[in-house]
Amino acid sequence: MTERSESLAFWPAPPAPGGVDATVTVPGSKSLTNRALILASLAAEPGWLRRPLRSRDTLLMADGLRALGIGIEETVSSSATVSGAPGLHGEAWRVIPAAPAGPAAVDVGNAGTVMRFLPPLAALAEGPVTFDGDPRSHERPLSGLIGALRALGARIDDGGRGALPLTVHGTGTVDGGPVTVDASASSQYISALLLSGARYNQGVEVRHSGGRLPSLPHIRMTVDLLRRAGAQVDAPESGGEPGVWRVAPGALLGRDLEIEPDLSNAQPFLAAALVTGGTVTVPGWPRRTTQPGDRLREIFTAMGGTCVLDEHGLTLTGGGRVLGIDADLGDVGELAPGIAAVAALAEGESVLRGIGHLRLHETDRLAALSRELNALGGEVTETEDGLRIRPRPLHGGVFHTYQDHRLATAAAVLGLVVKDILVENVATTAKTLPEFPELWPEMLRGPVPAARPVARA
Ligand SMILES: O=C(O)C1=C[C@@H](OP(=O)(O)O)[C@@H](O)[C@H](O)C1
Ligand SMILES: C=C(OP(=O)(O)O)C(=O)O
Repeated sequence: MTERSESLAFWPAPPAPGGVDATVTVPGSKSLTNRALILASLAAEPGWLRRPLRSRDTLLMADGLRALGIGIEETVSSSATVSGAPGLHGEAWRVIPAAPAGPAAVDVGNAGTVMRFLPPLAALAEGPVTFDGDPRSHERPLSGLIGALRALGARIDDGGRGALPLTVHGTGTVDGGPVTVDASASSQYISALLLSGARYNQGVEVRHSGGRLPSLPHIRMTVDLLRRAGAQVDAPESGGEPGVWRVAPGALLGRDLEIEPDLSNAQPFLAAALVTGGTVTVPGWPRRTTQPGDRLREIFTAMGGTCVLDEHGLTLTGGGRVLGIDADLGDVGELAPGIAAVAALAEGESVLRGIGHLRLHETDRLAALSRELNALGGEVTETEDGLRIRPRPLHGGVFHTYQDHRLATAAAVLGLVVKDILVENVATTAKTLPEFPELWPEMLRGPVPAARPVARA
């Protein structure tokens, strides 16, 4: 866990007056936006991202790419273009690729996607590119990726740390070819190498060797977007060798991509329906998607909700009972903090497995969740690869968030039904959902009542 700061503001989590009844429009996916930005930057022609997520993680990615000379323009409509720093407005980003070039300095914040997806692209730049970020970024795993990039021909100076800060000394090209990496600490190593691999001289063949690979849907998302950009990719799920991914060398197409809503960020809103016995609809929920958040339909159904996916989007209705769950969340680790919050409010015990790698996320999520839930009267123990949660009557208090957006949203879910929860630093939700502190009370206000006809005299 990173240092707690008592000086950060405390947000009184609003209690639910009863079953929530709301439609919540969730902004675009972080994982899709940051992959689409990388692929569009490496393309042979300009491309568009429609409804991109604008949050700390994606603005850092856009700024990092701009520092390397890539054009990313904020558009207010498809005909009018506003250049310059992106704000939280506008409907699309137009990406104008350029040969990446240093010298440049990239701030990765605490974004796994930026600290892992950008160095392989920077290896294609001519000139040095330095990477640094929040103190926690120095602790997050990177050594496997650094080793793999070196094996593919990149020169990287990391001062022997195997972590940030580091400098990539690019020469304009990367040999590429076969490489073996232990990606059990983060699936993002594999995604990172594949995303830039088409532009390496020999393409790339990435072989995972090591413990269990987490977050497989995120690797499938990478493969899917690469194929949509015209890359030739062999992957285990399409008949390839298990644990091996190949991207052939070649040009990428500039695409016009509509970014799906972030289904993992939909989680707290759906959880609100579940724990209050209400109903929440998330419009635009895709029928088919590679996002891991789609697993919420199955997980929250097992925990007592009813899910309907139709032309209105995904509607979750709570049944008045919240059930414990025994689940392997290794594929969908980013959902675990929100599931833990619901599990703490359930009727029976839950065991969340396959998520040991969460110790290396924005904070040590297993330690943070058990510590904070226990401080409110819960009974949560860490297992080797997850959490065991025995629901107990919870009481109010401060929920520390350790600069982790998903801890803040998990605390807000608790606050719906546990009085007097104070969420430390709710602004940390800006990592992927800056609108959270406004969207949450808006959800609680429910549907806007239909205007009453004005009585005639
Ligand atoms: O590739 C991605 O977009 C992500 C992959 C996962 O990372 P890990 O495999 O490190 O868990 C996930 O937890 C993260 O939120 C986003
Ligand atoms: C683990 C997460 O993020 P990152 O992309 O920084 O790894 C997350 O969003 O839950």
